[in-house]
Amino acid sequence: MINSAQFAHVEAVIGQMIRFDRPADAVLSAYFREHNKLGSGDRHLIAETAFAVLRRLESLRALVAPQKPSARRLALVALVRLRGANLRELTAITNETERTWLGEIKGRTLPDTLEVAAELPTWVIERLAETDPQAVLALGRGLMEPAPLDLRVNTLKMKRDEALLILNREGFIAEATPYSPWGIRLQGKPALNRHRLFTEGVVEVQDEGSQLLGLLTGARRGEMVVDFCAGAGGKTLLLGAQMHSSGRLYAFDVSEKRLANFKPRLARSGLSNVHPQLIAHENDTRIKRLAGKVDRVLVDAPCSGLGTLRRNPDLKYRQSPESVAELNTKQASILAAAARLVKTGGRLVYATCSLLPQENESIVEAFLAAHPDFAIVPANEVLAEQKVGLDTGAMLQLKPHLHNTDGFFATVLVKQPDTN
Ligand SMILES: C[S@@+](CC[C@H](N)C(=O)[O-])C[C@H]1O[C@@H](n2cnc3c(N)ncnc32)[C@H](O)[C@@H]1O
Repeated sequence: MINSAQFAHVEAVIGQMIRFDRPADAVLSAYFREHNKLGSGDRHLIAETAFAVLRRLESLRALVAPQKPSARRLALVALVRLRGANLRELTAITNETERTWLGEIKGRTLPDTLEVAAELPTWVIERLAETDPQAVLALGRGLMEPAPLDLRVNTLKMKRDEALLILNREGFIAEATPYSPWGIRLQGKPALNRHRLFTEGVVEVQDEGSQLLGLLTGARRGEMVVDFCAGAGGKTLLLGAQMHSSGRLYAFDVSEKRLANFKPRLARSGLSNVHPQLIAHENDTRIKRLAGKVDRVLVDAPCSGLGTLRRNPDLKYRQSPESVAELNTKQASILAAAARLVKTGGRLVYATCSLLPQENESIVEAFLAAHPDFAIVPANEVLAEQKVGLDTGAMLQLKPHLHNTDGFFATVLVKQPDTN
């Protein structure tokens, strides 16, 4: 099941993760860099166990209570309750007192609360759009499922059908994604970073939901387009391909590190129309010269990331009502700054990977109240025009349990002619 050396690693990693002062995946990569002799089997076991603890932390804390939820106790209870370990298998890593305690925990009933059943903290449940407990539960369960591995085909280099054929011929189990015309869903989590389709820029790893945000932006050949919060450029690459590498595509971000991570991806993609630009903040004077000139602006805003809990279960503990309130101020300010760039008739897309109306509809509603020259273009109509059979209403709302994508929100806005 698990030996004492492996358990010591699990305990150490969980101990660092539950401080919630760094992203869990950053904790894990740093730990593996420090312990570079660990084999792939050990790494897999450590990662799986630590992430299982984060995913089921509400239940595990409830089981451990009234004792303090130390890393050791959480790891032991996870082995017993989540991985079905029997006490004999844990002899080498526990003392007798712990085994007696675990024996009692094994049969303990979980408290009947929505927090435990949905594995979501109270503050998140209180802020979701879902108010019916069954709906919260369905969402919470969806967020506990593993995320599929989705790819986007760079159609400047290859058609999706051809990429599918290559992957399936080589033994991958790959199928077209249901909504995105460029998406491929792979079964399992095969490592692809040395595969020629990846190294030659034919495919990029990208959740299908992210790809749909590109569809809503709808960039075209020859246009002037801005990806305002480009980060490591996942969506920039998609927009560049939509533009057939023509026109001008600006990729702004305030993070030098993220833009640096974009560089190799950009090189692989073969795009020649992209201009990455580090900005100090959303009102940076370098942006001003683009005011009123841009055809399409995508604002993939910094957000709580709660829509990505399948991949980042720690976010529900790293975010808080206070951090979300701070993000709201930023989101509103970025959207207002981005709007200044849009030309009359141009499109502004506001998107997040959050599930909270406070970061989504509320931001758009406040923006519209202050900017009567912008109007909503219904997202369902934009998608229907592009033959995507997905109707979540005028604002796009993707949910893991309904769409098998990360949770995403997006609104398409158009700048109307000045009537003054
Ligand atoms: C959701 S992420 C973007 C992900 C990216 N679009 C992608 O597809 O990979 C949000 C990004 O906004 C950036 N950001 C934060 N504040 C910003 C600001 N004031 N102006 C522009 N970008 C900002 C962050 O550095 C982060 O990279």
